Amino acid sequence: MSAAPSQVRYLLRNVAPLGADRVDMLLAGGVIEAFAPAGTLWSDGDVVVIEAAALIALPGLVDLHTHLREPGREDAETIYSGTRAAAVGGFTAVHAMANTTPVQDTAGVVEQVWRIGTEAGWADVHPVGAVSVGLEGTHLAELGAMADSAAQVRVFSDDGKCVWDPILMRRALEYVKAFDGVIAQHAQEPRLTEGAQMNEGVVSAEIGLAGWPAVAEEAIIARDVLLAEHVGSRLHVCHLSTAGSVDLIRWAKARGISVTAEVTPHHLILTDELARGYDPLFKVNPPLRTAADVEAVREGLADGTIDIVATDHAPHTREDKDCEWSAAAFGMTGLETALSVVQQTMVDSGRMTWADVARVLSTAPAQIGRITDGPRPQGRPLEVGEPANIVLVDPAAVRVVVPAEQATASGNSPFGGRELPGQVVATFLRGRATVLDGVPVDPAARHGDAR
Ligand SMILES: NC(=O)N[C@@H](CC(=O)O)C(=O)O
Ligand SMILES: [Zn+2]
Ligand SMILES: [Zn+2]
Repeated sequence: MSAAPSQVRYLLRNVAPLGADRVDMLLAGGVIEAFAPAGTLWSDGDVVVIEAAALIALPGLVDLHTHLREPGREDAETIYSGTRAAAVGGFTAVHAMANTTPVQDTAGVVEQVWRIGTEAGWADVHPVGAVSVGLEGTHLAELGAMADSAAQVRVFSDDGKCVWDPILMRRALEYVKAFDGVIAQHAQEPRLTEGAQMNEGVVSAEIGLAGWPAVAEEAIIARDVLLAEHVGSRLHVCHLSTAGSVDLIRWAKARGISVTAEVTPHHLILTDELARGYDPLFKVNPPLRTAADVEAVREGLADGTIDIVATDHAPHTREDKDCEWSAAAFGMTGLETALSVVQQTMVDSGRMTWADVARVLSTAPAQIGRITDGPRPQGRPLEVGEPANIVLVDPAAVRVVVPAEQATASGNSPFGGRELPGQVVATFLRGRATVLDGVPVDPAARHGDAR
């Protein structure tokens, strides 16, 4: 990496860290340089002052589950466009899923993704390594080489596919213990979901689409928490979506099993009723479930059973989405709406505080990905001397989502036309603004005044 360019300094005046008491905060030299009671820090001329009396400061958000599509599907998203969308959503780090072409199953491919992400400069990119060669579920990929590579991979997943073979899953769990890695499982029993198009239930029966039973997710989670207990290793459950899955995680944690779980923003707010219009924007894996499941995942997130919110940002081209339901790809975008959905479902409803939001969208995902220490720490507390990875949110703002105006290269947001609360006003990556006044700031313009 090149030497740090001389950076603009920012004075955030009257800002509320984690929604608590207001302070003045000075960002300089890539870190939080000073913290003082509101109204006591004054600019000395060469500081950009941000009047933040209406804003909340959170640690830069960390996504444990992003699909950036590069290499291979740059027509849907690139590392550049995907991380720009991340910055707009308030993220300063993303974990890039392994289901690219070629698959991220070697040190060479993960290093390439890591390097392109670093050069793009919008957010730290931490490649996820594949568990199996080619995501084929038969041979273990070179996990150790990916861990030892420049990308220092700690999260491994065949996401998009389930690591179904219990022997392979066991070996993977055993292998990653050596470097404190974690296996992130896409829990989907393949035989129980053959040809499945949506959640199995009343709606699937009424509209005649093949259903996907909750037990297909729960059976794998049950097996894997027991395997994790047996092996004494870390398991992470991707995009948990059913009430039964929440119960299983609650049980496993009470038993002392080292398991963490994520829920996506869309599973916190959308239900399978949306499939009635046969609009493939609502086709996703795992499928949107029932209102009772939505209530259960909200409760699980509020009580800490579910550790984090992860976007599962899954961009797809128009050709792959603008077709008949059964032919369409699974997946929806999410980086630019995640924080708003969490605000609406969890904060505005009184179930969580902004400090809780910082935990589920920054601190905890950074801890699971083991990126709180090392060369580019993330998910750190907002304290003097810590890296200035910060997002400023205006919680009183209301916006209508317009997919065509988003920073992602794909238009498959399920929230188009919907009004959502909250707006990311600014994002700082180690003291450099990647978003200002809600607008992305091209990192290529980093020398001199970014505006
Ligand atoms: N979530 C999805 O519906 N799709 C993801 C794969 C995945 O997360 O399982 C994708 O890569 O498109
Ligand atoms: Zn998945
Ligand atoms: Zn995914």
